[in-house]
Amino acid sequence: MRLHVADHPLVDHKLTVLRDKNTPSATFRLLVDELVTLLAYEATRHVRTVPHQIETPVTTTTGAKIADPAPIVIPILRAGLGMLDGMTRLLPSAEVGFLGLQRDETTYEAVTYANRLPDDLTDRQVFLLDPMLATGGTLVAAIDYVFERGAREVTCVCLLAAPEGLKVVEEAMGGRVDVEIVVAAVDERLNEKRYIVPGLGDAGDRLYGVV
Ligand SMILES: O=P(O)(O)OC[C@H]1O[C@H](OP(=O)(O)OP(=O)(O)O)[C@H](O)[C@@H]1O
Ligand SMILES: O=c1cc[nH]c(=O)[nH]1
Ligand SMILES: [Mg+2]
Repeated sequence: MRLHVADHPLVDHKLTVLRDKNTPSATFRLLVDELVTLLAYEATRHVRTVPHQIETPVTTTTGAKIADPAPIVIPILRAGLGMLDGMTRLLPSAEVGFLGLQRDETTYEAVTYANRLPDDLTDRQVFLLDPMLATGGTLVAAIDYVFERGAREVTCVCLLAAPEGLKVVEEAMGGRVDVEIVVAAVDERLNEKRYIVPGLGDAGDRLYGVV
């Protein structure tokens, strides 16, 4: 597993406002969108391209275009949905699938409640979106799911990760090099309720309200 931690003053600034418990939902949504756009630049560094010939007004030249089959972007509902627009803004030709996973707050196991994805992901480059990597259970379930369906490589875009969760994903992936995690920051630890500390609270609730 490869790990890329963003190291940029704009990311730090936006993350600080995002963490603030007094930041209202509307601002929170806007900041998530902006942060994802910054992370998407790094996350797409290895997007597959093929040579593509064009004519400029001056000459013929060979550039690059995103290879087929198009990458597939999968937000993990609910909170991952807040990251979708920021990602597809940089990758407009991507297809979009949806996975609904909810962490049981007593066992901390991830439960799948929705799946709107192609059965066959053979050779697809997958981008999984989820702001929080806490125990890692949700992300491991999602990564396993797309690899079982044939995905070629998986890039996970997260805002915050806990060291404990990163270790769980690393161990579950058993040294695979076709998994990358791009994250805005790695926080200190998990608390007794398996929330990320200092964290930002429940990302889904802060985006969409408590349900
Ligand atoms: O690493 P884990 O311990 O598995 O926890 C992380 C998961 O918890 C949150 O989702 P949640 O279950 O709260 O669902 P929601 O997005 O609908 O709020 C978050 O968005 C991740 O999907
Ligand atoms: O800190 C956390 C942990 C899990 N899910 C969240 O939304 N936040
Ligand atoms: Mg939640």
